[in-house]
Amino acid sequence: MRLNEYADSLRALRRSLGLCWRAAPRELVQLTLLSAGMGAGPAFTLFLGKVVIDQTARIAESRSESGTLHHVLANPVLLWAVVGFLVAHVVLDTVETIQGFQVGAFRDKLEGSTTYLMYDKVAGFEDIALFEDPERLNILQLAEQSIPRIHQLATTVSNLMIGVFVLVPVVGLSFSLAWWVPIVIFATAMPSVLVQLGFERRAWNVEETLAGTTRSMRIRGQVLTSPEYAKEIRLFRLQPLLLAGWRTLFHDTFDHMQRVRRQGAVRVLAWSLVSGPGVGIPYAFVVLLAASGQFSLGDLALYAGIVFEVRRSLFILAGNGSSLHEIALASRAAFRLLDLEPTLVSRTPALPTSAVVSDAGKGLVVGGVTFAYPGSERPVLQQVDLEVRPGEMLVVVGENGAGKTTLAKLLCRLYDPQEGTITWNGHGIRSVDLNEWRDRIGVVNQDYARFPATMRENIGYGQLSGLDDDERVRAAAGKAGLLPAVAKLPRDLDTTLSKQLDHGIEPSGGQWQRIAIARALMRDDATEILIFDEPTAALDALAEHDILGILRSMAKGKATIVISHRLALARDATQILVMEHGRVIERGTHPELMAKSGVYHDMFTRQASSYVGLDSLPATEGALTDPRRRRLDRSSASLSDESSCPDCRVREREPGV
Ligand SMILES: Nc1ncnc2c1ncn2[C@@H]1O[C@H](COP(=O)(O)OP(=O)(O)OP(=O)(O)O)[C@@H](O)[C@H]1O
Repeated sequence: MRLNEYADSLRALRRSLGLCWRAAPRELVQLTLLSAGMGAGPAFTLFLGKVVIDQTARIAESRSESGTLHHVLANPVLLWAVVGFLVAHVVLDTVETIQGFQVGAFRDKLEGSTTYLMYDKVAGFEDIALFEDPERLNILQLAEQSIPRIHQLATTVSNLMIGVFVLVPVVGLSFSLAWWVPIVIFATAMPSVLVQLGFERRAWNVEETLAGTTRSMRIRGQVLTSPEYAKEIRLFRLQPLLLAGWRTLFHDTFDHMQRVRRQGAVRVLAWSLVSGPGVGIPYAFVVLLAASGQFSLGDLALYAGIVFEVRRSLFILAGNGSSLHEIALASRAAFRLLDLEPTLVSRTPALPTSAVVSDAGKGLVVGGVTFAYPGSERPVLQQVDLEVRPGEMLVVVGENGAGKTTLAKLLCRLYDPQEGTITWNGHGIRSVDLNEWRDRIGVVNQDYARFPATMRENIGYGQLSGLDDDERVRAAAGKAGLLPAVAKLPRDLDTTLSKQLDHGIEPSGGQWQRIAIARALMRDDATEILIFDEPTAALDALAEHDILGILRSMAKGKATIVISHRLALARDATQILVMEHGRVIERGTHPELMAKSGVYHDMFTRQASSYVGLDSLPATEGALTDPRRRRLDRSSASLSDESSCPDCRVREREPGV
């Protein structure tokens, strides 16, 4: 188990170093050279220091009438050593400064390339399980946490190189003192290095275990700082509750980490007491040799310095080695994300255009579809069948949580069902190119995106080829009834729609909904299938009436699926599906379902009654004795008979309005 873990970390480390190399090869080579220079510095300056001390001692012993300065000037070895010593320090300072700049450049390049790699990977997921499945969300979060650690590789690698370049010459010199000196220093320093590595492993294990908690902490933080929650948080005075929740989670994670840190610190400290004698013994040995006259004062300074340099470089290596270990552990999460395979696979064959398909009239056929979300056993859809031919409109209704939006997600292939098939003109949608499939679909989602971008982009994203085509964007905006709003914008189509960006404005809820519709309209010519999931939920009654007209004209000739609680479009439907707990429990046209007096009948009459004040009335037969109810049901039964109640024409035709 432990071995596997180490092998895993080593693999991650190798890949991380590969990332470094690919991100900034030039900087890495330059850093190696600079580190070599910096690493050689201590041994070189210690040696020059020894020469200066020995020569100075010699002059001090033989001082005569001619004076000190004369002796110094007459000693070229001393002069060159002093000059070399000073130049070496200036050079080392310069190299250190340049090295700092290079580490910065290396880190920035590494940051750019790893972050891009992550974004690219996430963007490449064609399904949305990555954002909805807790297990995958944990991987995503740990990967995000690991990115700053991977960036530390820049400093760590550079420090390690310095450590190595310092260690090699000083170990060589310490061997010349006595063969056992480097061995004693190594042997006594090793335990604290290993303890440090063990601590990093435990700390990262805790972080992995706490990934779910840190995610909820982050989400709570986002709730407190994001504008979409700001109003309700203040109106319901939720701040203390949210803050308290955040603090509790923080203390939980902090306490966990602190326990591990405390244990780590005690062990590292205990073992560093062992490494003390490891330096003390060689140091005492050098002092004894100097006292016995076998070593000059210069040797004493040189070897004492070397003993401490060996220990210092070992600790540089140990400290950065443990950072490297931590980076290796953390970067496993990043590679787990990078290795994650999308569950949804796009096949290469192009989707044949309807014009060339023999089964062109078959349209969209869903057969026996059963689906459970990733990580859940519970089927959200069970044995769902439906058919929508070009020119037909299918309206899907049902209570909250019945599975309507999930069905729309499957039709857009944001997930694949576990059972059953979805075909378009006889072709299984899993066997064709995903992008081509999605290009055929125009969607207005229930939770449509509000891109922090310009009005032009918010509309033009619907068909990228038309993004810069002013006429097309305006035409889509016009059809969605947005032109009056666009005319009032300070920078016309180029106004940014986000209060959080400079000069941005915030459209109203209804305007955002029209923008989502305009986006779908951008690709109107290319689409063969339309999916409207609660397309008018944010609109006022008049606007809804207006938009329903647009949707009806968009739907002409296309296979259209409308998901809506409001039954305004139900009477336009070629077929209505009533869903409950993921199953289709009723299907038929509006008159058929009304005649059936089942769930749909109940929904329709209850909904209509709430618009004409019949809330308290039962929706079934008994109510037919009530004159108001009679009128309502008559209007439901004869839909085109607008003349029966001209004043309430809109209401009777569209009970959702
Ligand atoms: N990402 C998800 N992971 C797990 N379960 C989910 C996910 N999204 C939805 N569900 C569950 O699937 C069921 C169907 O949800 P869905 O959103 O499809 O219902 P709906 O009929 O569209 O509801 P509404 O009318 O409220 O929009 C619900 O029980 C919901 O909790």
